[in-house]
Amino acid sequence: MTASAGVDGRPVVGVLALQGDVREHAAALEQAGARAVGVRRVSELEAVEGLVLPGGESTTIDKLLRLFELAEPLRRLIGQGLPVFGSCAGMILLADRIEGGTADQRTLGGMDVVVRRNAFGRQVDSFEADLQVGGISDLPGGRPVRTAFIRAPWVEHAGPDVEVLARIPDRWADGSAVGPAAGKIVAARHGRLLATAFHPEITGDARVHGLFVRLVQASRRS
Ligand SMILES: NC(=O)CC[C@H](N)C(=O)O
Repeated sequence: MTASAGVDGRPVVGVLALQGDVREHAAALEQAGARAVGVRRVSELEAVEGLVLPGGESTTIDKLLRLFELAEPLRRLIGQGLPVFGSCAGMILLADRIEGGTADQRTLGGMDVVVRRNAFGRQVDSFEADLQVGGISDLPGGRPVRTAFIRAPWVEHAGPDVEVLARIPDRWADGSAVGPAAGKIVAARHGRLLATAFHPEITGDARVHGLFVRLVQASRRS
């Protein structure tokens, strides 16, 4: 199988299947018009046109990537322009630098961002919110995206080539003040890398996956 093996024209998008909610991502990708395949080996990685890094525990995924000898090939493919979408722990893996990581934790890197792990803290460690997401909610007829945050990171700092797609608002929908998370970046794109601090795969809205599938299709042509 080659990288252009989309027999029916659909882009072939892999979901890293080492840990996390692989099935939900695969379903959202299919809904968004891609052919989704699980990726556990280098041969499978080399056959995809784009890759999703699901949420889970970034320290565990980091260890498994090294154990399965996928870390180096994946770093190389990211360097060569493979489109990758990282959600939550996946966002941590795409960050060039992290805060709050364990001593031996490594990332794949590629996005010029500093990401803080477990940033929302104990009080609000899991919550859902409707967010304005660039490239989605600003389209004609676009609505906010229902997002789920689970012990999520945020982007502490983004470099000049990073496009900010979503921030936490100043107030929640009920009017209460957000506090220290207000204004923090929770979705961003840097070239062909897309990252969200939230999980878009569990709220039944495939538009973030749609944004990624369009990125994969655009990379095919260039
Ligand atoms: N839902 C998630 O992916 C949580 C991420 C997790 N807190 C980590 O640091 O990896």
